[in-house]
Amino acid sequence: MSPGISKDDADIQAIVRDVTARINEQLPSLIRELFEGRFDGDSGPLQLECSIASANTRGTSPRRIRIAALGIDNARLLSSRPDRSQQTGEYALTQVAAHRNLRLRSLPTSSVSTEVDDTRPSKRRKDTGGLRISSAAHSDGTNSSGTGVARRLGSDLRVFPQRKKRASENPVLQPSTLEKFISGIWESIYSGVKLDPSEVIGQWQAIESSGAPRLLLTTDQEIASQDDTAAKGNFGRINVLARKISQTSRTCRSLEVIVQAYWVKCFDERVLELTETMSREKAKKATIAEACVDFRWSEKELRNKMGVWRGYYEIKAAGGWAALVFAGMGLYRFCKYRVSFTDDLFQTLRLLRHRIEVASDTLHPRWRQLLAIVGEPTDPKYVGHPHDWVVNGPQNEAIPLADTYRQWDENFSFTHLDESNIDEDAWGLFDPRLDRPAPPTAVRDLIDSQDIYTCSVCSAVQSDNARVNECTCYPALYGSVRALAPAPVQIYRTPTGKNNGLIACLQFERGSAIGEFIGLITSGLSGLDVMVGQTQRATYQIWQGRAGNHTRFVNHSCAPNAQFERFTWKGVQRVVLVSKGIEAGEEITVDYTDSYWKNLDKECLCGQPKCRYRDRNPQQLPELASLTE
Ligand SMILES: C[S@@+](CC[C@H](N)C(=O)[O-])C[C@H]1O[C@@H](n2cnc3c(N)ncnc32)[C@H](O)[C@@H]1O
Repeated sequence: MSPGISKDDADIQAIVRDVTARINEQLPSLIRELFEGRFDGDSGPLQLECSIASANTRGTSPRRIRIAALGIDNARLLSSRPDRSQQTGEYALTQVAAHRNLRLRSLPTSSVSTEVDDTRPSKRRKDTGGLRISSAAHSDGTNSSGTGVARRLGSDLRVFPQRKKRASENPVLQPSTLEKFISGIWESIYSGVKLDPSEVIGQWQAIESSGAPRLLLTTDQEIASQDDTAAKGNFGRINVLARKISQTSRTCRSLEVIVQAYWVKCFDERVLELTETMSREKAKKATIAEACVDFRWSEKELRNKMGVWRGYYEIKAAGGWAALVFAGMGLYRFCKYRVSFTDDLFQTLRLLRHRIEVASDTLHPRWRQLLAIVGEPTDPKYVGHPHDWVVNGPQNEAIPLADTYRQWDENFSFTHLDESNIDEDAWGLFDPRLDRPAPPTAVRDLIDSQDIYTCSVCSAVQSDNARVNECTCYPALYGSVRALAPAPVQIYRTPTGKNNGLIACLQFERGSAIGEFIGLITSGLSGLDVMVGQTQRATYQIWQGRAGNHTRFVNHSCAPNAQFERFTWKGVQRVVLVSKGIEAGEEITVDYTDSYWKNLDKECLCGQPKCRYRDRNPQQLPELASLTE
């Protein structure tokens, strides 16, 4: 949500954007039908009307509010109907307003009425964990002159998540074609798809000279030793083969669109070459004729294909090769019907270009090898961990993470962790997150081997083995195959002076996990930002200053869209960052709570209309603190 805009206003704006996008999509084809004569002069006067009607009428006639109506002079329409042979098939009537933050779905205001009012100072804000800082330089390098009294960013005790209302009570506008297209790119980047030319070669080599696929002939022992399948026998073998073939087919499809987009560039160059000796129109015709001979296609066939391929070329020109290669399954239809080929599409792709490249280069380090097929450079532009890069830097380029902290710490470095590390100096071999006394080793081995942990929330069995696990509280983090997948988030340069923040590439449903708060499990730190955790046996700190994961970069907002939750996985307490409903393109924020801000003379830059810590008078700070103790 933009600073200074209330939630109601933001919802209204989102609905307006979505409705506009839908009208933009559908109106051209309706107008085209008018031009094509499906409505003739005998249909009487035509009127284009826009109204809102209640869906749930319980047997009564629907309530309808007319918003606007436009009379269409069909005499003029008929006379202005162009010769069908001259129609280009492209009618972009209006453009959707450019928006940096794509919203895949916008909920009407009523649908968010179950939200807790986060702006009330309330005892409910008491928390279990805390991010504490003191007067010393912050771990993130950002400056503050705190008093050294602990401030904490809390994992919340509020009952959460509340279930979404049923669809019928909670009408949700469908995402526009453009939004679906963009989310298709992110989905394939963050999916298990592996784009690698060696996959294609591998499949051909895996066919025996007899013609039988080698994989189906492998023995059970061989296939089990490859550690590639959960199932035994033929089912396991066909699972692996089917997965590899999907992978191969996806790679081939990427090669195909690369070549077709490149073909358009070569076509244009050939036309230019011929215009030296003939008119442009003739040059184009001659080039098409040459291509028809080589393709062995009729001119009509070639022209149809060319329209689609030009779409690929335009997407590549605005969003780069990665945007084209990772476009989802809808790419062909998207380019064939061109309903969203507006300035908005190209502006959005230009803005996202480096973000898409950071994610694809770091998560799929070999994807650029595919470009070798047309002789384009194959070296990755962005190397390392996806979160070694901060997106939306100057000119929308990405900048190395360390550079964004240099002004505070010359030698800043950050290690990306998948799991928290225990600080042995503080805790020895003991994990203070164990939520009850550790059982004797023999019993622990039995628990581990039998997977008899049960979830304290849903009472289901918890196991790291996806076949045994029944707990689905946070499938993105624990107990499922997807638990290993990276979260679709990026570290980005905030435009409001908060240094870095975390941005969502895809929507996070309310109640879904964005990541575990991972760092060094320690104790006794002061002068640094830490999360405080507590079990029946110990109070510990999680410090993320120099090692951790993406949750390290979540900023505070007085109207947050996420919160920290305590959760126990296999007997070990975790702190999980949970969505309260986040749209693609939104900054992910939590409420650090009053205990964090109380003695901090820093201003909150969250920009929310009901911001609690803006324009603070340092003299009043103790008062503010006592309010919330
Ligand atoms: C956990 S870090 C968050 C990431 C941080 N922005 C960075 O660039 O590393 C917490 C620090 O971010 C800054 N911060 C977070 N939310 C803020 C807000 N709403 N207003 C001002 N500063 C904020 C403060 O400097 C705070 O100490």
